[in-house]
Amino acid sequence: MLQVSGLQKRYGDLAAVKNVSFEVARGERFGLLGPNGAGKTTTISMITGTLDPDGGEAKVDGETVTTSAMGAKRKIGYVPQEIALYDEISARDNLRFFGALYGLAGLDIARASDRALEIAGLRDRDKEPVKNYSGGMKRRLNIAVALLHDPELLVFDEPTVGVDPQSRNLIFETLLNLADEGKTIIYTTHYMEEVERLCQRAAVMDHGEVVAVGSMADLQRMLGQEETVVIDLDLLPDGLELPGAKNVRLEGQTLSFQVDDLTDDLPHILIALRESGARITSIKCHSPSLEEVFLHLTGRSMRD
Ligand SMILES: Nc1ncnc2c1ncn2[C@@H]1O[C@H](COP(=O)(O)OP(=O)(O)OP(=O)(O)O)[C@@H](O)[C@H]1O
Repeated sequence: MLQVSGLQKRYGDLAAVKNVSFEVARGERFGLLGPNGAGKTTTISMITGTLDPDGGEAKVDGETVTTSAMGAKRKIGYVPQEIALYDEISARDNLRFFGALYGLAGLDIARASDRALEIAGLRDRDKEPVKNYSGGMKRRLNIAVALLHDPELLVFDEPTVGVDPQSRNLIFETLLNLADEGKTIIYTTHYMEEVERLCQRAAVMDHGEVVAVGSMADLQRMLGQEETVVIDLDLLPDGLELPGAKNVRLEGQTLSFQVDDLTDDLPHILIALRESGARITSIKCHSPSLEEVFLHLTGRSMRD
């Protein structure tokens, strides 16, 4: 559904996007993950035809996207980071206005609006002025606008920023329902847990580059370790020699590391900790998270 090859964009001296390539299959839920300033919005703008690249290209369903390529743009529904709605008029009038921009009118726009409002869970509040809406409802209406022309590829740029947990869940449900209908979804965020929850594959971006791309399991495998162990201590050890532990980090009273095999390695590590004088208050074990994958790939935490 989407082929991105060698996309590049410069702003003066800054290479905001450097040679970015990835592909997204029809019907896939794909995450574009990276910290603020990584180049996600710039990449998305080139994919959705709001910005022309300096190099490379994006193809949607075989058609090259440019700012003037209407054919490709008709297949894309873009939900921008900023809410783009008219506050004084109702949800339905907003949809009528944006529908007209897509060339929809009369019965077509009524039907398309009904459907979009239903999907966004706003059918019963459609006559109210948007200024009465909560932040989460505005976000959902922003999504409804992008659905009007029934696009095949939906591109979301950080749609949960400033949204309460209930609305966030509703947005996730909406996205999953759209995916069930066969839509292809690109979801941009700097929240790892959202990608883990929503996406089947993801590209991890940092400093304008894709540093990794693959399924959640592929990305986790890049760490090469099976399990992460996090141990809280109330007495810190004198020296830290932990047999079999990798990527050992001590932050405050919390020790974290990875092991290849929990059953083989952990008993030796616990004995070593006891002998070093450490006192353990809690132990947690889990498979690698995307946060750890990002740390491994870039040497820094996503929230730095
Ligand atoms: N119009 C512009 N002019 C100059 N620099 C820009 C412009 N747009 C983006 N940048 C810079 O390009 C880099 C990538 O920005 P971009 O918005 O694509 O990142 P992002 O990953 O989407 O981050 P965020 O989550 O904060 O939106 C940043 O350093 C940003 O300051």
